[in-house]
Amino acid sequence: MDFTFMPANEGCEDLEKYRPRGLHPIRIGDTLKTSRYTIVHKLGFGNSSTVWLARDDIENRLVAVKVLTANASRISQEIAVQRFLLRLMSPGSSNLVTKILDHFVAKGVNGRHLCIVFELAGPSLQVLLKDAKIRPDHVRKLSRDIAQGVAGLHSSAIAFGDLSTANVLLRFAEMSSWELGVVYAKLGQPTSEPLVTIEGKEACKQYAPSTTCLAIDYQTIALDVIAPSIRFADLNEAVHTDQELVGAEHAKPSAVNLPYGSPERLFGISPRHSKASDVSALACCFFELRTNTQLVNGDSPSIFKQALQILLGPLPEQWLESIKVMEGDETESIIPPEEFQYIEDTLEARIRNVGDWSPWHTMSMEERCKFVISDLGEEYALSSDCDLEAQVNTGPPPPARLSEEELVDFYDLLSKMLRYLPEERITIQEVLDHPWLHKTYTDLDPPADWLSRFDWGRETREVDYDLGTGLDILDQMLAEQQAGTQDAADGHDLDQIEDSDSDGIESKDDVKQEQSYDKGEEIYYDALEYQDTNNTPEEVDQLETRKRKLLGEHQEDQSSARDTTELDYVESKKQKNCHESSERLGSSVADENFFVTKLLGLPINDDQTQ
Ligand SMILES: Nc1ncnc2c1ncn2[C@@H]1O[C@H](COP(=O)(O)OP(=O)(O)OP(=O)(O)O)[C@@H](O)[C@H]1O
Repeated sequence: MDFTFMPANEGCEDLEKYRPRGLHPIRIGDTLKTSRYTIVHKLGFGNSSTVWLARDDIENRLVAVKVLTANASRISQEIAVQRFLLRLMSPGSSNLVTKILDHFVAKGVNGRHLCIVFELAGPSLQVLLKDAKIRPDHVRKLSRDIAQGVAGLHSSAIAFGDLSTANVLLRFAEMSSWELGVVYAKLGQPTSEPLVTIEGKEACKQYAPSTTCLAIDYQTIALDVIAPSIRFADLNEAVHTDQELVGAEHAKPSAVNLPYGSPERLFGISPRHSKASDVSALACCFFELRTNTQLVNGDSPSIFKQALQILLGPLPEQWLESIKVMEGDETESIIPPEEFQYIEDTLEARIRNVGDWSPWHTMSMEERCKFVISDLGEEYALSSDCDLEAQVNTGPPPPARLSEEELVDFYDLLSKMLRYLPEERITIQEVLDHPWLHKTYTDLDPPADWLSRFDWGRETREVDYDLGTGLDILDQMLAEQQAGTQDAADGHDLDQIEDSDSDGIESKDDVKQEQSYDKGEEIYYDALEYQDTNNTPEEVDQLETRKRKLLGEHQEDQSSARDTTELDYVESKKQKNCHESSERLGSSVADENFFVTKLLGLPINDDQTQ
């Protein structure tokens, strides 16, 4: 491509679209529709539009004005689709759609531009979830709201089509009463930068505004301006599920939004959106809302297809032939059946592991800086070319932590929403009836506002990973074990397991013992890792006293073959730093197994004493 402008900041539309039949040049303070709408700020941009926060001087309210490229203006069906949908929808579900309030055409240097005036909403969930965490009870409330909105569409025989966290917007709190000064105080002043043309392209300046305006930076605004109330945006891909198609789908099968693509659409089995494809997209939204991470990742369609198989297992037999025909010789997207035995990152494992901490989360800011400097090399890391702060402040989001009860329900729901075959997926009504959307679970995170920013620079391990807590639980389990009661097992329906003590089949007691052991082991590992990085010397002393007591109580269990005591182990741990701790986790598993085994009074296997 022949470039005209120097590339703009990330928060800015593609400047190359300022050309004949492209974007309409707009600046803050401009007015549209004979001065009715005054441009106040920039809300965002899409592939074929810029979207502006404007003041409607007739209705005396703030609105969003979407100004389409001249090319898109000729073919846009946005207004027709919304009118059609609103006629079909019940009042309850139509309330969730960002309504079109007005439309008009603006003439400019690049052509005639359709301007659509929408009810104003705030940032999309996708933008917010990059660096803000929604409190779990509100995640479930918002998930329920989204599901209710989708159910409203489905009951009117409409499939959303392009459901994603980018198309669910949150609303601003009490926005209508904001005066201009309040708008800027809450959302920040618009920032403009001059447009710079590449040498020899000066004549193209006439098609562009003299300055570019950056969109509102939702990563820096105070979160109390955002309300826990949703609106659906971009229903352009919506389809009528019973008869004729609506909107863009009418002309050609629409593109798949890969991270939210249903299996049948991703593998080309069905070209059209459906109620079932909405349900699978909704599962991806739920996962993202609860964990701040995308469920399906990749950078090409075939990687997405593989990622989906890793989650859901081998493809249905009946799909294989059609996929082979479609992909010809390049069936690289199909994972061979024999490889599934090595795959560990299944949907169940993904959900079970959402609370896993990476070494990055256990590092302080100083440790992260040291790590980045050693990783990038001192010369580059400390030079002006490198944004060290940005490097240190990025990384995987802090993990969500789900109680055992919530994990079980969350997996149950998502596994039913994410079946390969659309007819095997649960309906939106069944989604709405699922316990995950209704129950109250134990919240493992400290109390917080409904929406809070990640604190990237803090040591993010929390109190429940404290070694003392881990040992308390182990202690309690020991007591239960000694009393012959193993009912501490967590949440699984043990009554459904057949009782059988023979033929190598697990009995209920075996399963309970195993669960107890697993839980104790998990807590203990977490606690040991936590102890290395987070406890103060005084806390470590207290923990040691606590452990001495515990060990003393079970002296008779101590094997003479044991050449490392728990106290030695703590001693050795104390001497090592955080980086070593993350590397060491693998190598010291045998030691840790030994202690957990001893503490639980379980038989010691040979491989644990080596
Ligand atoms: N009603 C609204 N209130 C607030 N912000 C909005 C509103 N509508 C759109 N936006 C913002 O503008 C951005 C672009 O809007 P939209 O996705 O509708 O544009 P588009 O050109 O249709 O995009 P694409 O072609 O990529 O789908 C959105 O990501 C959102 O941040």
